[in-house]
Amino acid sequence: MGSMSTGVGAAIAPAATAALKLRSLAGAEADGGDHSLKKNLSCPNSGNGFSKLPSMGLEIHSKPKMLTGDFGYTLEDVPHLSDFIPDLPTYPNPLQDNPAYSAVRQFFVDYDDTVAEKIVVHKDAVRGVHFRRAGPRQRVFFESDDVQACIVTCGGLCPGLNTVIREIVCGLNHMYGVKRVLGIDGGYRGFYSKNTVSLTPKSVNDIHKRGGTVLGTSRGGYDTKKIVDSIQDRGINQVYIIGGDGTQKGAAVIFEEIRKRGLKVAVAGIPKTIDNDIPVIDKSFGFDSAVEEAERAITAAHVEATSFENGIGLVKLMGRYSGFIAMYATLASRDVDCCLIPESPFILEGPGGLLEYIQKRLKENGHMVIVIAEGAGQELVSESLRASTAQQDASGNRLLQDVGLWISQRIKDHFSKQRKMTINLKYIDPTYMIRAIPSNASDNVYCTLLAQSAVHGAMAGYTGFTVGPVNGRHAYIPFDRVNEKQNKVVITDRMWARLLSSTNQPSFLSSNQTVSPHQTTS
Ligand SMILES: Nc1ncnc2c1ncn2[C@@H]1O[C@H](COP(=O)(O)OP(=O)(O)OP(=O)(O)O)[C@@H](O)[C@H]1O
Ligand SMILES: O=P(O)(O)OC[C@H]1O[C@](O)(CO)[C@@H](O)[C@@H]1O
Ligand SMILES: [Mg+2]
Repeated sequence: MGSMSTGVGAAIAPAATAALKLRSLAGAEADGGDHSLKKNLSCPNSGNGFSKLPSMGLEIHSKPKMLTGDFGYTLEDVPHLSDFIPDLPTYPNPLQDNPAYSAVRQFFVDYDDTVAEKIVVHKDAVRGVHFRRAGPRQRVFFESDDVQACIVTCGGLCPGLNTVIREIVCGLNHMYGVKRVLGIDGGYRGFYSKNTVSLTPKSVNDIHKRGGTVLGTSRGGYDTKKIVDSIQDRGINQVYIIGGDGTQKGAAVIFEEIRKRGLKVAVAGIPKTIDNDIPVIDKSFGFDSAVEEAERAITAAHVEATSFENGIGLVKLMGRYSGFIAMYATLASRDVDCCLIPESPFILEGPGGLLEYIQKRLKENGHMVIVIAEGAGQELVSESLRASTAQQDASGNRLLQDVGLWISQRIKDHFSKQRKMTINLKYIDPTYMIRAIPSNASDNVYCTLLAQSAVHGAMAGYTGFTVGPVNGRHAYIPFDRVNEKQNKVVITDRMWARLLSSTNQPSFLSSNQTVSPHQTTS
């Protein structure tokens, strides 16, 4: 296809190309480009990226694949099938003959293209961490007819799950001519306890208009051996795993087991969570849709609160460990007087406490709207109810106390005891409504890009990666990086300051509580 660029390095300036030519461990020829090792790059963990116990010749858990370059450049690369399977054949990418893409000038991603983790940098700063850019490669590691893909959805629901499923099926079929895609029924446990379902562009055609996941989902039931046995027995060679932080941890273990068995199976993770608690990526799919729905609940709370004397509208939103939904819905609405999230401790009683603030606000305004994330104030509830904090769901996530009901009661008790002010409190708990809806327009587009990036990565032989946008550009991120911590609202960040200035709520931090001064700003 004449209009498609085939030259390696065509997208970047020659000087930069010279400095950045990388040879990825054993996977150097992954896209058929010119991958000569330049002396200004070094691979701290040389070899194939996996460490060996020298005396026994045993392999242990694979090390991160790091490459370093000039001026403090680091590439945190993702594994490639050729890292542990020698002499894999490659094939021309079928997209080069696809009329839909023929007009794109630089369609194939240059082997050396990487995405910077930080884009706001001081002029003297080192170049920092980069991830491999997502997208189609010139050469692929699977022949279309040989691909047997599968898709699984795990964890809680999230708007957009069906769109991702649809776009993986259609992406594989329309872009790469892959006809065999299996749906795994009901999450990880479905690999070994249920029949699979065949997915075709026709069978998934309309599913993006529905909430939920057509494949079903579950918590718990994770069994590495049984899952990988099932992958092997069914002849599956591309596994697309859609799920949140727990799911991505499970995906990393599946990848390790597959690598250990030396199977030619690409494992691609697509991060899903309305809580937005997955690090590195800009935002998780479905988050915008969930925030939009949450805002509707806040509007209802505001209408109720303003219609009664001393009306209080209280809305509880999802957010187990991270308060992003509560923060963004509050910022979007502008009707909220107080937003409480897990990251920002608060006190109820006494000077500087929530009850004092409510009283002040009602005196000033005659009404008030409070948004509380489900994970906020959990210590207060457990202490007051003397309830155990040890209960867990099937996946090992902590089961929360109902802070919304608890705080409603505490507010009512306070004002009835005080007898100075009669309040009208309306409690709205939209819980599952914000995640059971279909995705909105922008999430639909986002889901399409995620699905296509995952497909391009797997076809190109990359494995053990999560896909996602980093500063707006889609990248392949090693599982370790998304699994090492949870994304949280940084209360020393500008976004939280914006929220405080919109609600006018106190910080609720007593003078002896401090917050870490360092943090990124947004
Ligand atoms: N550390 C882990 N190792 C292997 N598997 C895990 C791990 N944590 C969770 N899983 C499995 O991943 C699946 C989903 O996990 P979980 O229920 O925590 O949801 P999630 O993916 O975090 O999504 P969300 O929290 O957004 O609903 C479950 O089947 C669970 O057993
Ligand atoms: O009731 P379930 O399905 O376990 O899910 C509840 C949890 O799932 C999430 O929606 C994350 O997917 C959290 O916000 C919430 O705490
Ligand atoms: Mg989770």
